[in-house]
Amino acid sequence: MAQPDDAPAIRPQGLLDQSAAAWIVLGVLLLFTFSMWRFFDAQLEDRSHDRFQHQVDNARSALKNRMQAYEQVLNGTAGLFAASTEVSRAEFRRYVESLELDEALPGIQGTGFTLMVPGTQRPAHVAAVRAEGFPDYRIHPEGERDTYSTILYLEPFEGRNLRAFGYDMYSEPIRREAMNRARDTGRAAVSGKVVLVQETEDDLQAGFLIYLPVYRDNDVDDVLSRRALLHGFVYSPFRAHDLMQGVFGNSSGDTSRNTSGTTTHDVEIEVYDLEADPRNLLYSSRTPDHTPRFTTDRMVEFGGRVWVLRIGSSAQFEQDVRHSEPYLVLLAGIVVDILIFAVIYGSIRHRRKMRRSAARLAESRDEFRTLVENVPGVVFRCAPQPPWRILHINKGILDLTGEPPEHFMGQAHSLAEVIHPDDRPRFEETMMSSILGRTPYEAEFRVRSRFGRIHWVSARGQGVFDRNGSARWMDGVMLDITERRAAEAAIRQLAFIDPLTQLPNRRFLLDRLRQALANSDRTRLFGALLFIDLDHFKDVNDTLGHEAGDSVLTEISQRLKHGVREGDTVARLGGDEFIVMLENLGDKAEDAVEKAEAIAGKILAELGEPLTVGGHAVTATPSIGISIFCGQDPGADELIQRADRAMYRAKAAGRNRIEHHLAF
Ligand SMILES: Nc1nc2c(ncn2[C@@H]2O[C@H](COP(=O)(O)OP(=O)(O)OP(=O)(O)O)[C@@H](O)[C@H]2O)c(=O)[nH]1
Repeated sequence: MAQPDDAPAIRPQGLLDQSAAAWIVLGVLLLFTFSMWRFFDAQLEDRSHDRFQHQVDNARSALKNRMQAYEQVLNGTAGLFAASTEVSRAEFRRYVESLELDEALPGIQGTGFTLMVPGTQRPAHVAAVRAEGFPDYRIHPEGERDTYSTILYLEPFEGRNLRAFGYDMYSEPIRREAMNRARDTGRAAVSGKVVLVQETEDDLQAGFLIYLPVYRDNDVDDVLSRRALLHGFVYSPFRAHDLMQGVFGNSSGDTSRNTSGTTTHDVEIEVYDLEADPRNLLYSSRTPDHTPRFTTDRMVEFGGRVWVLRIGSSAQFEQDVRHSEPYLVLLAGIVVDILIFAVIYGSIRHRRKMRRSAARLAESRDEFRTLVENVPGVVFRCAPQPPWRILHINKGILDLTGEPPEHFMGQAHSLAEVIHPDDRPRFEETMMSSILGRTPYEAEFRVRSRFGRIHWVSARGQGVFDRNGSARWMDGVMLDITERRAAEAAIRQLAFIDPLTQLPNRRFLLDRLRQALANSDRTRLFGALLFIDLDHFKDVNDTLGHEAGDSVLTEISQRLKHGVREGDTVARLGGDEFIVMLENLGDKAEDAVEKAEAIAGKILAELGEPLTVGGHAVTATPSIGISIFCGQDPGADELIQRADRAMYRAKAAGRNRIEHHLAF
């Protein structure tokens, strides 16, 4: 059946492109997600770094402030000596105690005064101090030197500090360098890294000292006068670790703020003298095995000395600033990206499936169309009412009608037009009955071609109905059964017609007779059988030959047919035996007998007329036996036998005569 080819074509390249587009979208989304993650991460990293820098600044300020505070203490102590160069040990102690340094500035090891003693005055000086109540006093280390400095006062004068009493700091190069610097500048000077004499084997720490010069006269304007008038130094020794702990707090566990306000758990601090060399390390709060994420070096200049603060972020700090938001953004982003990708990819796959299905459908439709076109016969679909307008029809109709399918689908012809007019009512009745009963239909009818040929067709099919039960159309297949019909007719002919005379044979007669008996039973009208046997027919065969005998039989048949009415039956039982069946002979037996006799008489007369066969005149008189019937009894076979017996009686009585079956 011809239909427009509207099936969508598959474009594999296009689908491939769409798949690639989905992957590209995923790539772009992932790129965007990673960018967002990096952006947030960088933002938080900056904030963390700012916070770290803030802590670094705090630490540096704290150290600087603390050192300035110590300088202030020394300035005050130096002022004590400026007021009176003869400061007694008791005055010094009272003064230092009044400062309450333990409370105000924890970490200071002590506050002291070291007196410069020329080598020549050493014995007198030692004697004077011993006389003061320190009989073991001596300047140490021992040795002859031009100038000594001796720690005369050191408060608190107890514990470790007692070990420093009498110590000549000037004899030690690092201290001497700071002392000379303080002496020449008149300002506080911080020493390099030393080990304080207070140190014991226990808890050995690096140390340093701050010196502030004390002159015998306040009028010291230049280096020479300062050197000439130097009296001694007020100073403070520091155990570096203890001091820094006071400034920075205990970074390993103390999460509170220290006295300087630094949040000590955020940073780890190393303090170096001059440069970041392990040999110069003054202090370290570094945690072993921890590599800080942020590190920075800061210089602190104080008392003519530069310290390097190497500050790193602590593990605690890094723990605090570790934010999960960027990772959540990353994770959520990836999930959303994958979801979007899944939706796009799924949609593409779905479209691909749909296209494949459509292609398969189109393919199978084409195959079906080919199948329908190639089916022997006519496949059609028509409107469900006369004149059965054709909706679809295959090319088989061309063979039947000589018209191409287009003429039918273009509505130039309807189905009714090609059906033989005699068959149309039967066809329409069949179709309407199928529609009403919603049952399959089957009809045989004749179709006329445009060339006048008649084809017998068998149509089978059924209607297609909508939800309301109304027929939408009728589908069907027509097969050309012309040959079958002819074959059937031939078979029927052979089965029921005597081939020589073309009269119904015995089987046909029996069928007709039974039908007649049934009719008679219903109508109660009489009928009769005339059993006719030709007299001495054998002689014809014997004298003129079998063919001549056939001709005689044929001629006799014609005469018999002409001798009866249209509705009466003339049959040949075989040989030279014939039966004439008469119906509707009235409702009285006498009348029926009379009429049967009249017809038998007429036959007797007609057959008695000579006929010419092969130039020979032949006379074939008959002997006729009559049996009358009304209703089913006694049955077809018995009726024939009765007529036969009557016929034999006619033979016996001399032939060429009529006899009745005696009993009725
Ligand atoms: N030519 C021809 N002869 C046939 C045919 N069928 C039967 N016969 C012959 O018809 C003859 C019938 O003979 P019967 O009816 O027995 O005897 P009859 O000679 O007619 O004599 P009666 O019937 O006693 O008067 C036989 O010789 C058959 O061979 C046929 O189809 N054609």
